[in-house]
Amino acid sequence: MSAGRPFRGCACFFTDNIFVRRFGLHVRYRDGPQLRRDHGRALRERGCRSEEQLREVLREVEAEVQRRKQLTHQSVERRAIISKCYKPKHPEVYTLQDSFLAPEFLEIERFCTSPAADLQGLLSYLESFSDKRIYRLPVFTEQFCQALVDELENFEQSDMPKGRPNTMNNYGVLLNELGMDEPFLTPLRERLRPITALLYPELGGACLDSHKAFVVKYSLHEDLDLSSHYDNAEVTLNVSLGKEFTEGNLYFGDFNQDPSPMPKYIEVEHVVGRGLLHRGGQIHGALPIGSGQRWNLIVWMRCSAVRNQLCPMCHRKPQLVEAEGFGDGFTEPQVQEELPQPVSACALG
Ligand SMILES: O=C(O)CCC(=O)C(=O)O
Ligand SMILES: [Fe+2]
Repeated sequence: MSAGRPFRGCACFFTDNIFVRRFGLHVRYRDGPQLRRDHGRALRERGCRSEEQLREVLREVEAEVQRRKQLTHQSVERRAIISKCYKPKHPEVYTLQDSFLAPEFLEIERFCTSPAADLQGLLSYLESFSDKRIYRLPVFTEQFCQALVDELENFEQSDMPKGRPNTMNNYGVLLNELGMDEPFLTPLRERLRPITALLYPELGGACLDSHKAFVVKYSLHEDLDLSSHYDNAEVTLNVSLGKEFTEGNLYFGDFNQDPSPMPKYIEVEHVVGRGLLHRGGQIHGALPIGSGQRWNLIVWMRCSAVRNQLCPMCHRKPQLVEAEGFGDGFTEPQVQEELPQPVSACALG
C-alpha cells in the first residue's frame, strides 16, 4: 500500500477519545477508578448522577474498547466477503474519472499545478469562512453525487456485512471495505495535494500520504446530528452528496490545540457537490437535520511525517501498533525522523 513502509496505528485508540453517547462526552479509559477520577465531575454535570448510571457508562466504555480491539480483524473479513459477493449497481463509480469532477475543480487543479500557483491566487477560487481556514470548493458534478448515493443505497439495502464509519456515526459506509481506496480515494487525495499544499503547509498538506474515507448518513429515523469533536486527520475533506434535506449545517469552533475561553462558533451550509476543507483539529459538529436525508463523503487525510511526531488524538508521541491497510496513517520512523524535526520536514516525505 505504501512504498515499502507499512502504516501503523497509535495505541491510544484503545484508551482515548471514547465517546459516551448518552452524555455527549469523550473520555479516556484505563480502569474504573481512573474514569471516575478524571471524568466523574463532567459526567455528573451532564446528568450522570446515580451509581447505577455510572456503572452503565463503565459497561459501555468497556464494550467500546472491546469493539475497537476486534475492529481490524472484522473489517478485513467484511472486505473479503464484500469483494467476493457484492454486485455493484454502478461499477463505474469505483474508479475516479475526470468526468466525475466539477469543471471548476479541474480549473483549480490546473491553477495549482501551474508555475503561477500561490495561496493568494488559490483563495480567489475558493469560498473562505471566517479566519478559521475553512474553505469550500466545487468537487463533484451533481450527476456523480447521485450515482454514488444510489450505489451506496444499493449496498445498504444488500445483505452484505456493514461496519460503521467511526465511534460517533452509526450510519454510513466505510469506503475501504467497498474497495474504493485504491481506484478512487488515493487518486482523489493525490489530486487534492497541490491545493492542500498551499492551504495547509504546516500540517503536511504537501505530503498527505494516507486517508480514512467514509460516507455518513443522517435521516429522521437514524442519526440526526453529530456531537462536537475533532478528526483523526491533518486535513479533512467533507463533500455534500445530497440527497434532499433541510438544516443539518456544520458548525466549527476553535482549533483543538488553542481553545479560547469563549469559543466563537460559525455555521457552514452544505452545497451538493461542493467540499469543505478544514484542519482535522478544528473542533466541529453537525446540527440536526430538519427533514430528508443527508449524505456526505468524509475523507480524513493524514501526513505520516507530521503525525509520527505527535499523535493528533492523544497529543503524545505515538505508540505504534500494527494495523491493516493505511492504519491510522503512522509509519515506523526512518532514521532521519528519529530526531524531533520541524514539521516542514514532511516536504522530504
Ligand atoms: O456530518 C458531517 O458532515 C460531518 C461528519 C464529521 O465531521 C466526521 O465524520 O468526522
Ligand atoms: Fe469530523
